[in-house]
Amino acid sequence: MDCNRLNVYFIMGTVNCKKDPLKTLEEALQAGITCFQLREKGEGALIGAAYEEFARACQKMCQSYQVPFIVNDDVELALKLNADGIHVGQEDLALSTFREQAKGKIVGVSVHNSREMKQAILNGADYVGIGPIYRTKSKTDAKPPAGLPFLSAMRKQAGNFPIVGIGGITEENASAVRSSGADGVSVISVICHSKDIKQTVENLLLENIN
Ligand SMILES: Nc1nc(C(F)(F)F)ncc1COP(=O)(O)OP(=O)(O)O
Ligand SMILES: [Mg+2]
Repeated sequence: MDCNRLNVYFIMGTVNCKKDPLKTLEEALQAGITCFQLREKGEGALIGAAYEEFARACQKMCQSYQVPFIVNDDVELALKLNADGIHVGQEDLALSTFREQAKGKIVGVSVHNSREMKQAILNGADYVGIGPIYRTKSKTDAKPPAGLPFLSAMRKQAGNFPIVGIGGITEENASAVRSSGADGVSVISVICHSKDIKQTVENLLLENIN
């Protein structure tokens, strides 16, 4: 996977948005997010036909901006929609169980220590999500913040394997996450709650990537 794709990796579900989620996604795509993950979970999340319809609408929008459409957790839906990728955590379906069916798709894995990262790479992950770097409000069952030194240590072990930082990342701390070894930053609230999504994404983007 081209690690530049991880530059600004927007993650969103309907429960994260104050305004119309599709309008939020459109504005984020227009502003230049480089990857999108549909993470529809939590109190009030869409289910069934409404969930699939929303997922298809997000996928269509990403396609029109040539931005990868990644589905969180739901391998079955990702395969059904022929999504560009799937993201799984340690409690989700193990990558080894679906890597065959997901040939050609981007697969990301959340990791919290070097053993998990090693295993993800061995299992054929295309990138790993490392965090939460800072305290996050977007994930009720998040682990305690791991911090930048942890991220740097994981970068040392990973060589140039694609790594995206996640958890409490804002316009203010994004560059510190990058300089600690992340190829990109993954965000939810900073975009979902932004009054000026265009400006927010621009502030997050690492410009002049080769
Ligand atoms: N969804 C995620 N996306 C990333 C990404 F790398 F894409 F930034 N990293 C980490 C997570 C967290 O994944 P997980 O631990 O399964 O929890 P949840 O399913 O609640 O998100
Ligand atoms: Mg998960």
